[in-house]
Amino acid sequence: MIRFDAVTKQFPGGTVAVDTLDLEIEDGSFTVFVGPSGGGKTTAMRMINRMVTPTSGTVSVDGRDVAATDAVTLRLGIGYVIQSGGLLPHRTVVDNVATVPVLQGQSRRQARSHALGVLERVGLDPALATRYPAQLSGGQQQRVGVARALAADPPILLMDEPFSAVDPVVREELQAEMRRLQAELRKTIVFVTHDIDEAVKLGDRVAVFGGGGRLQQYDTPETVLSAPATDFVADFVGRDRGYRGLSFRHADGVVLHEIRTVVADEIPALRLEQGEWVLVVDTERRPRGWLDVTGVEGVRAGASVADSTAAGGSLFTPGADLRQALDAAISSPSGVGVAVDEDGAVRGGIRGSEVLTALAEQRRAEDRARGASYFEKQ
Ligand SMILES: Nc1ncnc2c1ncn2[C@@H]1O[C@H](COP(=O)(O)OP(=O)(O)OP(=O)(O)O)[C@@H](O)[C@H]1O
Repeated sequence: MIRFDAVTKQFPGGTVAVDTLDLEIEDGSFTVFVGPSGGGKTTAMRMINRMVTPTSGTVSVDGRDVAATDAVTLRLGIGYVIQSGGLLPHRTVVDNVATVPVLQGQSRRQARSHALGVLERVGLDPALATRYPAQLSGGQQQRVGVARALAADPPILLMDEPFSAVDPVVREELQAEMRRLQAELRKTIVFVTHDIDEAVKLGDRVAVFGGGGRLQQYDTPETVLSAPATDFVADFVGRDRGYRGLSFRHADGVVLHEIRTVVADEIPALRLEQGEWVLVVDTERRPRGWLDVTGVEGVRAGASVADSTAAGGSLFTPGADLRQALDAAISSPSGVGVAVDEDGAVRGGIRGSEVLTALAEQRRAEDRARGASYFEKQ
């Protein structure tokens, strides 16, 4: 366990970066420090590996005060990933990853062969191992940064805004990879970000830091979104928090309706009313786009199916949550969200209003459960 006991950090010059922080981070948890710039997240995190020493209070790892632990020994047990990847530019990818195991006494050969395994684990093609960091994309560099931090198999991983310099698509891939890795490795991860979306996506627990280095709330992502502890947190999680909160709700109660589908060959003979939509599917019933009366006329006049259909909205995949269900409905040109099975074939359609009904039912059930426990206490 990582523990902060009344930890304060005041920098020379007077800035209080962290103010009387009390926090317990469970082994194997994924904890995200989130908050606006200057809120003290990085300073708090760097006190775990002694890159910053507290002005007062104690930071301990597994019951041992880090101030009393040799800094080099401490850091060998704590992986550290930073925004730019922090790779050594004049070393190949594999040698970057092998750095710490070599420092720990492994032979170079042993460390390299182990490094290749770790690269694969973080989703990197081993063919990239002999390249230099500058020959990789930003996303690939970040994966190498993660591989390097994991190479010595440290129980703790600190990650300081590791994905903030890559584009949104790559960022989502890296986030998904991180979740997958964590499910496999169960490290104690402390992750700093200023992005609340990233925080609630990744964290088991979220610590929201406010101005002046004061911890505002430390809770599960669901609770931070549904019950912000302070006005500051409510403001920080923003106006979309209700929508984001839908991602923590299962979509079991959402009804699937039959959707009228056609294959390309059937289009010229279609008769549609104004405002009516049909879903074009391929021979395996995978959605290709929505078609209305204008699209049918287009096909009859010789336009391709691709040019005549409106791109479908986001798809609702098996096991997805209420946020995806609602997004599928509201991003669909027809207003009906498309649910698909594991193979991508159409299962049915989702109406936005019924997603809200499912939400209301879940809430009623929660209220009933709360009411019951309230009466039991009387
Ligand atoms: N070495 C330092 N010397 C003086 N002041 C510092 C130092 N490091 C950080 N600070 C100040 O401490 C405060 C907290 O900084 P910190 O980097 O921990 O915040 P943060 O929440 O991580 O923000 P960011 O996301 O911008 O890094 C800021 O006001 C910053 O200017």
